[in-house]
Amino acid sequence: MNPTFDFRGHLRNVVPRFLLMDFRGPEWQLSHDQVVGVCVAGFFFLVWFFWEFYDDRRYNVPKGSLGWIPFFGETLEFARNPRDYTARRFKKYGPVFKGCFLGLRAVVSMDPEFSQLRDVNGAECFKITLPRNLRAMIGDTYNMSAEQAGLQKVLLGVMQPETLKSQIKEIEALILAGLSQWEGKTIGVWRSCKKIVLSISVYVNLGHDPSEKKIRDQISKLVPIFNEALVAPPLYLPGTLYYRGYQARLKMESLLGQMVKRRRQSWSENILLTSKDLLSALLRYKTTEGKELSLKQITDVICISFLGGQDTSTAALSCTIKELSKSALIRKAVVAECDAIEERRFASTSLTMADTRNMLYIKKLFKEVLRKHTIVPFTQRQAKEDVDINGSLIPRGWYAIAMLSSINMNPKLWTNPEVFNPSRFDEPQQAKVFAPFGVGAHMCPAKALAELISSIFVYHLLHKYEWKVEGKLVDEKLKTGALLPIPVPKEEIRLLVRRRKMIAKKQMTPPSTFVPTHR
Ligand code: HEM
Repeated sequence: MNPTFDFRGHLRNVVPRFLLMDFRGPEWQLSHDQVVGVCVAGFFFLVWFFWEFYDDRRYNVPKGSLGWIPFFGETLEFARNPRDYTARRFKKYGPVFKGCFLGLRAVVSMDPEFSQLRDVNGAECFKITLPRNLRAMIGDTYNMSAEQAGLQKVLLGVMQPETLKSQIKEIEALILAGLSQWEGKTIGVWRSCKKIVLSISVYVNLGHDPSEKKIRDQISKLVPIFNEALVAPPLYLPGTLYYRGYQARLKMESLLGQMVKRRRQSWSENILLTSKDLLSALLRYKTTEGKELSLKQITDVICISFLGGQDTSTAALSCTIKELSKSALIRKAVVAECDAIEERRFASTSLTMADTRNMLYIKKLFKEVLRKHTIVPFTQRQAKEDVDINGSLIPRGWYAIAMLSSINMNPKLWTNPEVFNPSRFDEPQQAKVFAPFGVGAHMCPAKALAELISSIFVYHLLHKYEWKVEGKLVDEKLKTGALLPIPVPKEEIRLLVRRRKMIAKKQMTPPSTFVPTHR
């Protein structure tokens, strides 16, 4: 090779022309030595790449396959149907195995103990890694910052049963208002449930001060646009879903800015201190350095709350309606419980927390929906260092994926897992086996709220209304987002809803154990 060859100068010349696809001129013609040099460098690069990519051979990681195609690995097979994928791998390798998805190497587990140990004992060795496009949308205040634990306490405080006690009346009113829109009409289940869930999320996050109604209405319109963008390809070009979502986030920030200013200027200290909504709680929050949160940080947390609560709760309600539509026996048991509670309440005032505590069968129904449909099918964490979980090594940088959907359908843990049977929850479940809201540091802060929404919704739907399914009861597909995939019906399930003809009220208690037969 010519020792005086100016390699940098050559690059400066050829790179811009390469980008313009201009391959004319003698500089593109490589000498024999140069061709050999490029081939040798390419060979060493490939050896290094495969060595790095398949470096698990150097460690004692669980058995499995990273796929033959570097980067893609087993992505297609996993994305097509995560449950089938894990079932096949389970047969071959057991409950813990390795895989590779879009270049991310992971240890996948269907063992309930694994996810418990990962999130409880090893929590500080793992982090939640969000893709860059998602971080641009929801920011990194919640998941990335040192404030995560403090902010999670704020969310927990807003959504804990004690706080919800004083909000149950409004939550019930919002559900009743939503359901009254269904009366005498054919409705699309997903869309109609989503409206109800959105109204409750807006109330829980932003409160119900009448003077802020206009701003809240504007934010309500932006939330669905923002949420859709989170599952869209990250193309920041005018007209794309991602672009519209990002613009919605910016508008939301400016509207929240108006609310923050109003509250700080015109709300008395007492109102700000006693308000139960998330925005007020964030305004009261002091960071570890004793500072107030900035508007961007407040928007980040409100956005993550909207994101966490929308599709999850909608999917739970939609799957509940589907299961109730399938089984007359389960419907009858729920109606019996509603009628019995209603009789005791004399249908006078709003529901109380004590009333919801008596909704024992409805609670089991909710749990069974969360088991059979696993609203959040899997959760991921990235190892900050080499971590050993029960003898399975997760090397630094690898992901640990807990397949909640496979745990929930494991015949060794559940009798007849394919059968929808709320009475299986007559016996208390071990938290280790059944954890639909996760465990440990990143457990869902809205468990109590999600349960409350479901209980009140099912109670009023079955006590006041009857319905007929128009068309088919379609199955769900996973709406894969950048964060959590959610089961969404393949097409809208349509219901014709009418007021229930009040039959003579009978004191009936639901049967304690039965295996329903589907109609
Ligand atoms: C049926 C309804 C719901 C289910 C099944 C559910 C499930 C979950 C699960 C499994 C996680 C943990 C994810 C992980 O470990 O990576 C989670 C996290 C979260 N959920 Fe929920 N959720 C529901 C409703 C809600 C609602 C209504 C809200 C808010 C209003 C909410 C807000 C959040 C937030 C903010 C997180 C992140 C917690 C953290 O990373 O510290 N969820 N949820």
